Amino acid sequence: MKNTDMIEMTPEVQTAGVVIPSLFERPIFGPARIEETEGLVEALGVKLGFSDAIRVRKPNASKLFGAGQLDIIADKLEDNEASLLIVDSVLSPIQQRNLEKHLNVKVMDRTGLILEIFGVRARSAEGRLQVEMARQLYERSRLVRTWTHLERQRGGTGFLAGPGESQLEADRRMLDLRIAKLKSDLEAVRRTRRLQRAGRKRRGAPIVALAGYTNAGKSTLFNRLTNATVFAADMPFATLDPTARDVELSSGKKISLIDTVGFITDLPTHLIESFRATIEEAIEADLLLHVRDISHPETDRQAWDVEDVLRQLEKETETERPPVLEVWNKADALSEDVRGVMEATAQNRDDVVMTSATSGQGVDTLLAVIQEKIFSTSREFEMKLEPRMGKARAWLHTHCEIVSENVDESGNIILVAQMSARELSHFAHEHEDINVDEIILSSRNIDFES
Ligand SMILES: Nc1nc2c(ncn2[C@@H]2O[C@H](COP(=O)(O)OP(=O)(O)OP(=O)(O)O)[C@@H](O)[C@H]2O)c(=O)[nH]1
Ligand SMILES: [Mg+2]
Repeated sequence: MKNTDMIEMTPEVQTAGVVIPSLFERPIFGPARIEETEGLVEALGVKLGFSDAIRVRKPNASKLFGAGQLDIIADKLEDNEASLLIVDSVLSPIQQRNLEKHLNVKVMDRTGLILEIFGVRARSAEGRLQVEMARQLYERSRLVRTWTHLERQRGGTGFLAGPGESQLEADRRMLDLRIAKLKSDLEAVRRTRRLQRAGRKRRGAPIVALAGYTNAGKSTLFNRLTNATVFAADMPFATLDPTARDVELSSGKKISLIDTVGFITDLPTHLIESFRATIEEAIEADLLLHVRDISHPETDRQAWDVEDVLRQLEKETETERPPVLEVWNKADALSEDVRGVMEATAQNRDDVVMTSATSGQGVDTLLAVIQEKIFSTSREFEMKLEPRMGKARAWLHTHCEIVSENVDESGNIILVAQMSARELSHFAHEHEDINVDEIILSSRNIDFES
């Protein structure tokens, strides 16, 4: 079946028109949202013909827009010689098809658009696999019984219709097979990532992940902190694949810093599901830097949307997020007055650091706070493991730095492991048959070895 006709089209697409519908009585979208959508279109590599925010009071089930609105859109498409219409909202498969027929152009909704950009951006084998999976899931969710499917039903109509499998069911089955294969391939990717993480942990370098809304400056900050040159650009989804580099703090201790894919409002759930291996880097870190573009007019809404994705991830992976440090980036882009107010707020909070990744302002403070957050919380735990606790012992060896290990006269293992509070609670969570308080003999503050 044809599953990526959006993709096949893209090279021919010259100009796109964009409409941003605000549904019901919601306030019409302002310049910030329009600019974001325009950025997405630019990221797709097509020319922007026009972009309009329009109010849709009563969404039309078959075409979303009313007849008058459709006439206006048709005119604009024609004036701009556009061959693609992007509707920055959710379209049902039927609405999409009807709009395409009515307007005689290719039509894409927000999810389709974001998937498409990810497709263009994916470079690594892993990235491509993740995008492919997201796309198949998207297609699967959009398989509906439409006239095409009825027409293609095998053996005509009536109860003598042959094997009884409609084209729709055949399509579904094919997609399901493909999705199952991709799932297992991606599971392999996740395993590899888990091993890499465990490796990094064994080396003793705590993991600090940069996460946040797309275009907030994560990669720019990453480059500044690591002297790396990962791709950073004024466009959404510049980064798809996570990159890790060691950073030496002023104390000589090392952390492993990870740059990750950015989030966006209404990030398609299929993408979250597919990019799980990548996004998991953030939730599995020892410290999460939530990088925010504090100069953005909708910075608070962006922060909420990031929060949403994190909450969803926590639920799905049954993992609690690590401590979060908010990085209020792009401080240089604020007016002096606002900057003063923000700075005062940041100084009063121990979970906020203000930076400018481009000028370097605040970066030393950030490093100092990272140092404090991470290295003051790791402790050495001396534990007594009974012989039956082999699984717990294996877990500790995989996840923690083991300082020493001995066997006492009764065959119990006396083990000293370095753990953060977070790892300890993770350990307790994974081993509910063990009373962690009982097996801990002693604990003391330590320093990580670099
Ligand atoms: N003025 C200003 N611009 C910045 C700052 N940090 C980053 N930028 C700019 O913001 C844009 C996006 O930066 P990136 O580092 O690519 O952002 P990102 O968060 O990695 O974005 P994605 O990978 O797309 O999620 C680039 O044009 C940067 O030059 C800053 O502190 N001040
Ligand atoms: Mg980036």
